[in-house]
Amino acid sequence: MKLKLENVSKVFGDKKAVDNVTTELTSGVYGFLGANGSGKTTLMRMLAAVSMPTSGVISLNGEDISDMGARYRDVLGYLPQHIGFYKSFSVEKFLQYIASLKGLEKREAKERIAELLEMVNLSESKKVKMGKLSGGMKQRVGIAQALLNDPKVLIVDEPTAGLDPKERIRFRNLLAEIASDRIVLLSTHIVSDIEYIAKEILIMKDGRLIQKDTPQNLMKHIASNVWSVDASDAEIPSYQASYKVGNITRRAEGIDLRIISEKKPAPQAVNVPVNLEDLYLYYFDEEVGA
Ligand SMILES: Nc1ncnc2c1ncn2[C@@H]1O[C@H](COP(=O)(O)OP(=O)(O)OP(=O)(O)O)[C@@H](O)[C@H]1O
Repeated sequence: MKLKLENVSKVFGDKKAVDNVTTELTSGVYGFLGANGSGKTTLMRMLAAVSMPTSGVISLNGEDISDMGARYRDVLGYLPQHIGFYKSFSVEKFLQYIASLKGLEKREAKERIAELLEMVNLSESKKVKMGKLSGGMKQRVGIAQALLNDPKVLIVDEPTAGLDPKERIRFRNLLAEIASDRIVLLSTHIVSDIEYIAKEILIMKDGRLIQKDTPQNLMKHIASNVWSVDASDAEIPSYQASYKVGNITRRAEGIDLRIISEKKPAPQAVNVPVNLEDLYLYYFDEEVGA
C-alpha cells in the first residue's frame, strides 16, 4: 500500500495553503504536526478526495485517486475536523445511515456497528440521540463512522480534541492496533498523541512539508539545542524575551528553565535529552499542546 503525493499544491486566491508537497506514505501511523493555518487540514481534505489539488497528483498504488472515484472512497476512512451530525438520530441510527451511504450491506453493517460501538466504548449509549452526547462521545462516534468500511487509508484531523486523557489513550492504542496493514494519518496539536505510536512525523509549516522522519531521528537532529538552565525568578523574563522557553520547573533548590536554542543560553546551561514537546517548540513558536 502506497499513497504518493507529487508536487501537490492548493491555492485559494493568492494564498498558497499547500505548497508543492512531495512525499510517500506506506502502512503505519503518521503524525502530522503543524501550527494553526500551516495547511494540514487543506492537505488532509485533498487526501480524503473532498477537495482537488490546484496542481500535482495524489496516487494510491500508482493510480491517481481522482480517477479512482468510488473505488478510492471504498478504501478510505475520513474523520474531518468538524463533522456534521444529525442531532435527532441515535448513535446507532447515525452509524447505520453512514453505513448505507458507504454501501455496506444491512447485515454486514449491523455486525460492524456493534463491533465498533464496543471498540469506542459506546455500546451502552447506542440509543442516545446525537444531540445529547458530550464532545468526547461525539468524537468517538466520528471515529467509529470513519472505520465503518474497514478502510485501508484512514485520515483523521485532530481526532483527540475534546477527549479526556483516558479516552485519548484508548484512541491512540486503537490506531496503533489497526495501523499494522493500513495507512493512518493523524493531525494533532497534542504531541503526546503521537509520541508512542507514530512511525514517522510530518511537520508542516506555511504550506510546506519541512520534515518527515522517525520521531527518534527528528529528536536527534535537535539534540544540541535543548538546554536546562538554573535561573532565579527575576531572570525568567529576560530568558523569555531572548529564547524559546518550554517548561519552567520550580524545585526546592531553585528554578529550572527548559530552553530551545542553537547557542548555549547561559554559562551554566547543560544539554538535556530531547522530547517531542521540544521538537514542537523548536519548529513552532506557539505554546505546546496539553
Ligand atoms: N477555503 C479556503 N479559502 C481561503 N483560504 C483558505 C481556505 N481553506 C484554508 N484556507 C487558508 O489556508 C491556510 C491553511 O489552512 P488549514 O486549515 O489547512 O491549516 P491547518 O494547518 O489545518 O490549521 P488548523 O490547525 O487551524 O486547522 C490558512 O491560511 C487558511 O486561512
